[in-house]
Amino acid sequence: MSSASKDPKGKKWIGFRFAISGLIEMIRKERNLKIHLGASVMVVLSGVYFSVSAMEWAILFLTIALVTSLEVMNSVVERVMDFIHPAYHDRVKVIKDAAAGAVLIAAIFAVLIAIVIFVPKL
Ligand SMILES: Nc1ncnc2c1ncn2[C@@H]1O[C@H](COP(=O)(O)OP(=O)(O)OP(=O)(O)O)[C@@H](O)[C@H]1O
Repeated sequence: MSSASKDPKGKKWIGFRFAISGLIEMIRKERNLKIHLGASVMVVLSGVYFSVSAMEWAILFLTIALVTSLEVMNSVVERVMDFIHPAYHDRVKVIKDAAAGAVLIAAIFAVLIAIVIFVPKL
């Protein structure tokens, strides 16, 4: 029996630590992710200030998770492409632009959700 199967809980915690260290690396190096996290903090503070309902919190948390995780994946796509093809290439452009487009879609709808939730409370 391997040490991993003897200690499945310990293995899970090691995986969790890798995930956290990946996130810390992304937060340190990716300016756009810092901007999204800053906006997320503002949204949470606004939610507290305006005493949003449980359903509104659920929608806001889902939106924050969607935008920030898509931003992380966008950065991953950029790094993978830079690693496998550092030189300029039209296909790299299409791939990177599409990944950025996914973030843009989520960010546009995040703004719409913020308007729907917060504007009536002003
Ligand atoms: N190797 C490449 N070949 C073709 N186009 C590229 C290449 N590298 C970057 N680009 C173009 O530059 C844009 C920005 O890519 P870059 O990897 O520099 O990301 P960035 O500066 O972190 O920007 P952001 O995170 O805001 O998308 C891409 O969306 C793409 O249009």
